[in-house]
Amino acid sequence: MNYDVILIRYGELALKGRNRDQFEEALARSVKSVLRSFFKVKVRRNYGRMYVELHGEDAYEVMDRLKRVFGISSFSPTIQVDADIESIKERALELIRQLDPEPRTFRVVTRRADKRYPIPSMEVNRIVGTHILRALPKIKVDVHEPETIVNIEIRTEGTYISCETIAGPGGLPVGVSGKVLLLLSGGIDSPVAGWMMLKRGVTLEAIHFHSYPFTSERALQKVRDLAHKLTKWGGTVKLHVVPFTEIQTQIREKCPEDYLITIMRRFMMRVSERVAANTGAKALASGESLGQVASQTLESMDTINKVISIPMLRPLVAMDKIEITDISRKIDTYELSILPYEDCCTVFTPKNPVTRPKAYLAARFEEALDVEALVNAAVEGTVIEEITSKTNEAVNDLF
Ligand SMILES: Nc1ncnc2c1ncn2[C@@H]1O[C@H](COP(=O)(O)OP(=O)(O)OP(=O)(O)O)[C@@H](O)[C@H]1O
Repeated sequence: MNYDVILIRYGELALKGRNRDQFEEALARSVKSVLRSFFKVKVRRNYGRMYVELHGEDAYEVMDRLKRVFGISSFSPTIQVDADIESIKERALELIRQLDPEPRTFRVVTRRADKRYPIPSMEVNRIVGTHILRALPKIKVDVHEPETIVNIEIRTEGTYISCETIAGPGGLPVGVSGKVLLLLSGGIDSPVAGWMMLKRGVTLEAIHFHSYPFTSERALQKVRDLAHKLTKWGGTVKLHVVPFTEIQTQIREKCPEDYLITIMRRFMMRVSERVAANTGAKALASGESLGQVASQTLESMDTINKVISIPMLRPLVAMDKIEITDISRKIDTYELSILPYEDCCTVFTPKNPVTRPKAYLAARFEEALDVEALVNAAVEGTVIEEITSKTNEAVNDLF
């Protein structure tokens, strides 16, 4: 079938006024961005609908990309037809005929946004329905749970017919919720946390603490590759790479072993808060979930958080490893995450890390360090890399 347009629905009904404008603009930006390698397509907005005019581009390739645009609730490959009832009838039949597998039941739903159209919606339903029933002897009408709905939209700008509705990823368009700085390690969890934040409409930047030569260039490349996976859902991701060796070395030399992880994390927070302020991020996000490892108890989170005032979002906090792994497979980060390269945490594992670290003790141990100078040096040495999506690479059909 040669489709003419992809009709995009985003129905967040609660959106009104300025919010709605912002939502639509951000959505249009995301749609244009994922489709930028399709030179012929045009994106058009009209009263709560968005259309991608295909002008000969392949509908299925375009739809594959749309599956990654947050804010889209569903979309339909659609044909544009002449508004007269004869052509509506014929083209609707043609469309339902080519569905594979052949539907056993259907119903016609007409929306007549153009009230000047002479035939009422119910009448259009009846005429088209009868035509399909006559032409396809095995099909039946089911108004409650049809296998296929033939959608006919009669609008001033054109008449559209579609038979398939494909679910989009939902969520909010990237960019409507402000900016968040994600602490991105090479593990399974933090890329999933980043994806969940993107789904809530944030613009994502990432920060990674790199301890060269304790951690290798390959470990850093893995983090870049993970950030790159996220760009498929969120456009460009800026990656802030923080030199962390000096901080780790000093902590190891001057602080008690059971508090190494706690103090290291407090430094990550301090540096992240400063980088967030520089880059305009209103919150940090991490891949922590409650009770997974020693550093992820409530007491530990509290002691770590005490050194910052910026909110720390933990989208995975109530999820278990199976749920998290499941998402990481779907978003295609799992295989990368399990590559066995060392992370700054893995080269820094004390035998008995404290599970319920006390903030006052951590603060006392840190007196042995020049915290301010170490943080300043790390922030100043931070290198920003722009990770952008490559437009022509194939995307898997993940959902
Ligand atoms: N080197 C790092 N750079 C940036 N963020 C980090 C780094 N190491 C840890 N983090 C952040 O701290 C969180 C908790 O780290 P921990 O090592 O306990 O990870 P985890 O539960 O294995 O998570 P992940 O799978 O994301 O590594 C991570 O999810 C990540 O957000």
